[in-house]
Amino acid sequence: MIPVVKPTSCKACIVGVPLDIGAKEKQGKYHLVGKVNFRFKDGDIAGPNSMYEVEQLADSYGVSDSFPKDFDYGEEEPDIEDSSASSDSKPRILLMGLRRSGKSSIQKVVFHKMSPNETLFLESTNKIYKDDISSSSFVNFQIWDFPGQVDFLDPTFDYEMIFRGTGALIFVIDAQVRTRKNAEF
Ligand SMILES: Nc1nc2c(ncn2[C@@H]2O[C@H](COP(=O)(O)OP(=O)(O)OP(=O)(O)O)[C@@H](O)[C@H]2O)c(=O)[nH]1
Repeated sequence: MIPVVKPTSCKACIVGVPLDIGAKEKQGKYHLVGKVNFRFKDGDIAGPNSMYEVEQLADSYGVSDSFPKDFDYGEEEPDIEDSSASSDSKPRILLMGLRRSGKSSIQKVVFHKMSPNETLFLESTNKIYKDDISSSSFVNFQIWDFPGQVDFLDPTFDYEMIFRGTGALIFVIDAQVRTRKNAEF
């Protein structure tokens, strides 16, 4: 779990150590992780609280400045470390639909064995939640649970980053909502 913070000193910084990087080989060097270059500050010793500068490659959709502001991809995003090469190349399934239609419930019940009753207490999703599903070498993919209030027509919506590499999109509809007018927005 590597939360992303954005101090003013660099474009984006990642706190924590990308799992696939050895501690010794990286000081002052660039290391390619997914589509992002991580540059370790001189003299910095790798550790759980180390800070690393991140440079976005010219042709990549990197960690910083790529997502709509409303998605709040900031400090608490727990799965942003999914930019590791292995996660990035995993097949991706998108869960989309109106607010309170049941997206997170499906994800929790199907993939995390949550009891359906417990979903009553799920809070509304306010940013894209990325979940690695890798129970075996055959079952190995990512689920992106979207907030219901995403405005797909917003010019800042980075549809290319989101849909590029997507294997499937599940659009969840609440069968009890008879018209869109009655749906909770
Ligand atoms: N009756 C019924 N309620 C459900 C079902 N699935 C989900 N719910 C309830 O619907 C509510 C919203 O579910 P969520 O899974 O949070 O919906 P969501 O689409 O992720 O919502 P947002 O994050 O706001 O977009 C919760 O109180 C769930 O318990 C279902 O199949 N039947």
